[in-house]
Amino acid sequence: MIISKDLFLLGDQDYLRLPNKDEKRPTMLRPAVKPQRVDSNVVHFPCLITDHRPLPVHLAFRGITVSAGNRTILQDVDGLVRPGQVLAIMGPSGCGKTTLLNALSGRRKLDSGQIFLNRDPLCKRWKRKICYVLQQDIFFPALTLRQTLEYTARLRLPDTLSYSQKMQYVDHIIDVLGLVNVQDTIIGDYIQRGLSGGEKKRANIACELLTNPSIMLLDEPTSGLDSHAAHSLMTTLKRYAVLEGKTVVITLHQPSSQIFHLCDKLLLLCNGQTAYYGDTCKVVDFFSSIGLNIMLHYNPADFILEQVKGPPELRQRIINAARELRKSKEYPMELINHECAYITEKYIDHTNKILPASHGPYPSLEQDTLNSMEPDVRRLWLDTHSHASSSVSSDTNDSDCYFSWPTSFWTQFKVLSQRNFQEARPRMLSKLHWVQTIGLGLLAGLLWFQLERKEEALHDIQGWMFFSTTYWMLFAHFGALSSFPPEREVISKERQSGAYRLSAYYLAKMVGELPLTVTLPAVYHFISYPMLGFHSPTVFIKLLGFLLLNTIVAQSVGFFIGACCMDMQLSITISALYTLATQLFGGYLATNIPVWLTWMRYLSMVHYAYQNMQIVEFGEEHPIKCAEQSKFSVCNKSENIPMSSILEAQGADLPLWANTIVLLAFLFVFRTLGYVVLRYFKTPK
Ligand SMILES: Nc1ncnc2c1ncn2[C@@H]1O[C@H](COP(=O)(O)OP(=O)(O)OP(=O)(O)O)[C@@H](O)[C@H]1O
Repeated sequence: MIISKDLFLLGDQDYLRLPNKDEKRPTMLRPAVKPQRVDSNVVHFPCLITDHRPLPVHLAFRGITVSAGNRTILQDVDGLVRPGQVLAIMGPSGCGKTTLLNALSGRRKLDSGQIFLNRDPLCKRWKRKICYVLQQDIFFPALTLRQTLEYTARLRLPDTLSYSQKMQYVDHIIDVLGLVNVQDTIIGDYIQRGLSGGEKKRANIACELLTNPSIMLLDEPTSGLDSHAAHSLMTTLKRYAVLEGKTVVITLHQPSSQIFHLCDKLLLLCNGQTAYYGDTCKVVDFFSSIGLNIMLHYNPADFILEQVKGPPELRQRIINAARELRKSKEYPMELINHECAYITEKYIDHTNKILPASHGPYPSLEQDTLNSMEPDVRRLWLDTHSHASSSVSSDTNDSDCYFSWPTSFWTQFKVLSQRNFQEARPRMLSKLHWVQTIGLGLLAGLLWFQLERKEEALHDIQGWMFFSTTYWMLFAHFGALSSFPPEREVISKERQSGAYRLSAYYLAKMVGELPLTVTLPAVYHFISYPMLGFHSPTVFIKLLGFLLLNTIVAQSVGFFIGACCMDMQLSITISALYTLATQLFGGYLATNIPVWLTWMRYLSMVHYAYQNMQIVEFGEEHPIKCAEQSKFSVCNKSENIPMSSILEAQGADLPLWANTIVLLAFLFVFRTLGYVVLRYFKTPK
């Protein structure tokens, strides 16, 4: 893969070369790749790509029609872009540019129309090879740019590459995109400032460039950039397309004339219909042919946009003329002839090698012919041939396409666990949370300080237990609930690009956050329980175990509700209802529950943890002494209140092991349900 640094930084005459795969990287702590002058005016990406060089891709789409409800957003839109070309999609705001990109990337269902990549209809395998740079820059705000790129490289570059090769690649991308000075800056968000808008945009492109895609779809990559940066970026993309044989589709809002002329092909949209499709350099002639002449020195991009924003009659005239243009000889055959598989017609790659025409939609070639092909062309042929579907429809049925993940389950799990830990740590173990936990631990300890083990203090001991279980239940539950929505967008983006398995992500989330989930309740327990009256290390450990188990169960329920509800308000309402009911039926606030409502107790997770804590605390070793006027009948014949009598008074009947099994079942069921919801009901759109 070849790319020049000055593609991104105009005027910079320094060229870079990455060391070969075999060259050792001196240290992994800092980018070790220092710019070196080389004879060539190009920069080589690590040779890692040579074995996995992606195929050049022809993208053709015909008769694309998309609607939302009763409204037609796109109507009969055609286009073709070859390797090495940049297709610009332009049009007024709301004309359907983003919708078209979504359709081309397979994220938006078509009402009708066909999309072909080489000879294949768009399918899951292709969808995941398409790099789509979204209009919004979606990242984890707390991670630095470098961390973000490193995790992306580790997840999306194949396992056949070593860690150091992947890091070399990251170094180089950072360097090429001129992001060296900000690589340790956090991405940031509206609360915590980090990268600037332009830097975020470049970071977004860098993440996608890492995978060396064949086809890039970019939604308004120049928006928010100053004119120099916008031009620099477009020059980069153009040269990247030409040198690497990449297929680039880009939406532009109001480009300068310089940027406009960097695009080979133009698709102009007007109210979701094609107002022009063809060579960019011929658009002015097209408008002249229908009597719309551009003024001297006027930016053609501004001119054509003004025309398609004109009165309805004018717009219709342009659309009609664009329809007529489809009948001209110059209109690509691939977009006219349904049977024409353009790859068999002729293929011109970026090195201008021509593959001879063949007959029929999927002809087989002689071995000699295959051998005589350029390696790129042969691979393209073999690849598309082997995957040719028996149908030429662009039905996006995924089952007929094979897709393999870039990395193994284990790699994904490992990297995602680390990322999850790193991303969640500042959120879950913030200074505020430490202060809150230590403060609350001390407060609880002081309130229930050195309670004597007698009946008069029984209610207070139970109060500490119930307060501890419910507080950490609420903390973990609402923490999990609020961690999902900000994360959902990033995960959705990554899942759509086929970066990793959902199962790896889900398991990593559970495992990566586990140490963070249990840290604060453990600290609280270490502070408050000894203040309450430490009488046995075994009891101390067992109580801690049930407190933590209860916290993890509550987190699972939070994950599940967070996964089900896109609407934060709704998930808070459901959670508030559930957690309050859980407390009411926990066994402390209400002991005389009406018979017809007793079943509710079995849905309360706090109930089980609270019961188990009592079983442990009031066991045989350190009994509770009866009061002089005891409410327990057993005190008539005994000095101490047995644990069974304390539990009986609350109507609790399950032994320790049964309570534990129910808690574990809660954990398993809600975690599994959370996965099922994400897997089958909340697939990224
Ligand atoms: N899911 C949807 N439901 C209803 N309307 C939609 C939906 N998606 C898009 N639209 C509408 O379709 C039209 C085209 O939207 P799109 O985002 O593609 O426009 P655009 O050309 O990219 O606009 P901009 O340049 O402002 O980003 C808009 O009017 C939008 O409101």
